Amino acid sequence: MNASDTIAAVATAVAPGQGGIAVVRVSGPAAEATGRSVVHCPGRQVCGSHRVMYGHVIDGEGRRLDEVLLLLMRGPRSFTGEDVVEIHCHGGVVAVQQVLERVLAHPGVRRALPGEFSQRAVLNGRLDLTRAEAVSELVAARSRRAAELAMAGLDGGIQAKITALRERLLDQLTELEARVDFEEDLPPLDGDALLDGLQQVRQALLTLVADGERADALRSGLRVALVGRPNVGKSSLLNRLSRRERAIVTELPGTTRDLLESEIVLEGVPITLLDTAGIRSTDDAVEQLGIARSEEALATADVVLLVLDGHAGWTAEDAALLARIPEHIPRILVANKADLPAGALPQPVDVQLSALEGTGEEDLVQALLERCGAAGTEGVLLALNERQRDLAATAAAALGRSQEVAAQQLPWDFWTIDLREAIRALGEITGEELTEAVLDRVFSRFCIGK
Ligand SMILES: Nc1nc2c(c(=O)[nH]1)N(C=O)[C@@H](CNc1ccc(C(=O)N[C@@H](CCC(=O)O)C(=O)O)cc1)CN2
Ligand SMILES: Nc1nc2c(ncn2[C@@H]2O[C@H](COP(=O)(O)OP(=O)(O)OP(=O)(O)O)[C@@H](O)[C@H]2O)c(=O)[nH]1
Ligand SMILES: [K+]
Ligand SMILES: [Mg+2]
Repeated sequence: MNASDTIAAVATAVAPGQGGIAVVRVSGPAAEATGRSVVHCPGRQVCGSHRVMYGHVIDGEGRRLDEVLLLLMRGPRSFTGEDVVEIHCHGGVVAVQQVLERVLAHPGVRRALPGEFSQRAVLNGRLDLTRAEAVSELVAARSRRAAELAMAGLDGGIQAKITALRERLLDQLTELEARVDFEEDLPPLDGDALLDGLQQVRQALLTLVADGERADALRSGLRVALVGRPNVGKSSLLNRLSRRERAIVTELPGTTRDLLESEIVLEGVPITLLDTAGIRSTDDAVEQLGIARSEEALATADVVLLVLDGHAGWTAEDAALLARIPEHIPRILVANKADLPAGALPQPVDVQLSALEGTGEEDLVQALLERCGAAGTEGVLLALNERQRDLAATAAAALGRSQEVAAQQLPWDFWTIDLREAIRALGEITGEELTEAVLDRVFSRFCIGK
């Protein structure tokens, strides 16, 4: 990748379809010249930064391809920090591609790689890494909560927190290094205060990691499988939670034969509900295939709702199904048909409800949000992503090691090794320590044009 290249891409939605307007974005040294040569503006040829010009994109023979607006933003006052032009054209798929082709035909201009605009913004100091990642997360957000978390990152919350912790460590490193170099000339170091400080930073990092893990459910959503014996009311419950008649419900056991998905949002958390075939032994070949899928869903879901018939009570088949849920998967025992007289429930259940009448639904939603770690996350606004969490955990581990070194009364310079490692890891979160590998890891996941 060469920073002296000028890059171009369609910045608006690229999936097949039409939008009213589409934007072709160009960034780099040749951006302004490209904009001026591709777009012919009548009369007002002189135009300043952050101003809009009206004109036409013409092809090689001078034919008009589109009527557009041209926006010029001169570096460093632009998103990338370089000269940027945007051509705002009509949104038809063909028109946009023709405009992009005209732009790419200009000398020195090539197609942008995924995330390359944002990468340049980072390299030019316009954005730190956590903000760039937040932009990408905002674009990908599938729910209001996920978008909220991304905005908190975009506003610089993660950067500010990590930078503050890193600076505390840098201060301590300075103190320690001064002792290593000029032991005799300085007052003795307060080892306890230093250790205290390390412990506080370590604790703050561990909290950030845990909060980020909880927030992942909000960001990426959850797969929740409804599993149970035939006729306990799995499909009825799916329909109730989905607020529509998504699945067929009949009084015949074995009605659901295939896996059925329904996307819902519970308190801002995106959830994929999976309705499954009732599990029982059967000679029906089609039903057997459906049951095999149920068992796969049971083993791969993020949360299992084991549905039972509260009227019939707890049965040996329910116990067998409960035993089949892999240990690491959170489960919720739901006794359905609470509108009918209750049968015997020797095994305590988490929620009693009636899919028919809707009673108890709120309890189920709360239990679900709790099991997936999404309950009580309203205040968790600093949600580190996986990359950031790995690095925060690396830093916390390094601080843990320096605490051990202190406990063994080893000399100061032993502490500094781990302290430096922690500082490096935190710097990698915000991009203060940038390497090619970090850039690749972060930006390869962006979409084109971002
Ligand atoms: N048309 C368009 N809309 C967009 C973007 C864009 O690049 N183009 N953005 C891209 O993600 C976002 C907005 N981000 C931007 C960030 C900085 C500047 C910019 O030119 N900043 C200058 C001027 C600020 C000012 O005049 O006060 C600067 O910071 O110096 C522009 C867009 C969302 N909407
Ligand atoms: N009284 C009562 N009946 C219910 C309730 N929920 C479901 N039913 C009835 O139970 C029967 C089976 O419901 P389904 O939703 O098809 O059950 P299922 O678990 O999906 O059944 P299979 O797909 O065959 O495994 C239907 O007649 C429903 O109307 C409930 O809360 N109360
Ligand atoms: K049924
Ligand atoms: Mg069903």
